[in-house]
Amino acid sequence: MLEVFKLCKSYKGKRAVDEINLYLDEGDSVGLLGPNGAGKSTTISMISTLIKPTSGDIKFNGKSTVEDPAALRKVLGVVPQEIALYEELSAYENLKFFGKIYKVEKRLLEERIQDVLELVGLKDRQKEIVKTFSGGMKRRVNIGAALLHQPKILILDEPTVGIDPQSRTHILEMVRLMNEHSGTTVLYTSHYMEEVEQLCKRVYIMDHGKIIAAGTKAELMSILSNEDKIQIQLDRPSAPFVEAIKGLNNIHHVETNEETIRLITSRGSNALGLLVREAEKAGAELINYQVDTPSLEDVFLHLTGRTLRD
Ligand SMILES: Nc1ncnc2c1ncn2[C@@H]1O[C@H](COP(=O)(O)OP(=O)(O)OP(=O)(O)O)[C@@H](O)[C@H]1O
Repeated sequence: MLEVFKLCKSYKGKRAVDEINLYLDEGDSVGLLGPNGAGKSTTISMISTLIKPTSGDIKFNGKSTVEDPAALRKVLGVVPQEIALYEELSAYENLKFFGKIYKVEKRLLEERIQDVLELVGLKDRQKEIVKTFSGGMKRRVNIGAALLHQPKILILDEPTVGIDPQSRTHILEMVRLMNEHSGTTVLYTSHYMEEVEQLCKRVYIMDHGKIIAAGTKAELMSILSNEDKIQIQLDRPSAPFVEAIKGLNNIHHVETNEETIRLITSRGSNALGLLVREAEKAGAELINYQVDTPSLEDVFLHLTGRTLRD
């Protein structure tokens, strides 16, 4: 349905997006995951036909959208990172305005507005002016605006950043329903791993303008199939212990958070024995040892040496 080939965007000679390839099938739910500045918004702006690529192409049903953006624009709903609403107008009036912008037929508009208000959970509040709404409610009106023309493809750029947990849950559930029940194709960017894990069948992990890994959650997790994620605690803080284990062969990553030390080890490397020995050498005792299943967050850490929020 939508294919991105060797897409690049440079600003003053610096590549914000660097030769990325990705695709969306009809009915897909795809996550674009990466830390701030990875290039997600720039990628989305190019796919949404808002900015032109420096090089590469985006094809919609086999035709270049760089040369001819009209066909894609018709079926696309885009929820940008910044909320763009008229604060002095009510939720209903805002939607009416956006319905006209999106050229929704006049005879359909009233029904669509009510359907969208129902979907975003603001039917009872539709007459209130947006200025009085919480950030999460404004965000829901913003998402509603992108849905009025019943897009086949919905692109959301970090829609849950800085909003209350109730609105966040509502938005995630709404996007899931649109994908699973209405067959809307979804491209969802986030730096919250758990959202992408929850919503998306496939994930692209982006860092420094490049796609560094892609696949289903199971495929991405298999990158760590030979590793264990371990949490330990000592009976006292010990910097020499932490330094010593950082130098060990089978230990790939060590981070400390107050009393807890987290590390990633090669599977089957008898980490427990090693750690007990190193603790003894440092004059400390291991009081807690827990092996966890690695998460997508750990895949990111493994690939980049950083966490998503670094
Ligand atoms: N208009 C612009 N002019 C110059 N540099 C830009 C412009 N837009 C983005 N960049 C740079 O491109 C890089 C990627 O930015 P982008 O906003 O796409 O990242 P992101 O992954 O969406 O991060 P965030 O979640 O913070 O928006 C950053 O280094 C950013 O500073």
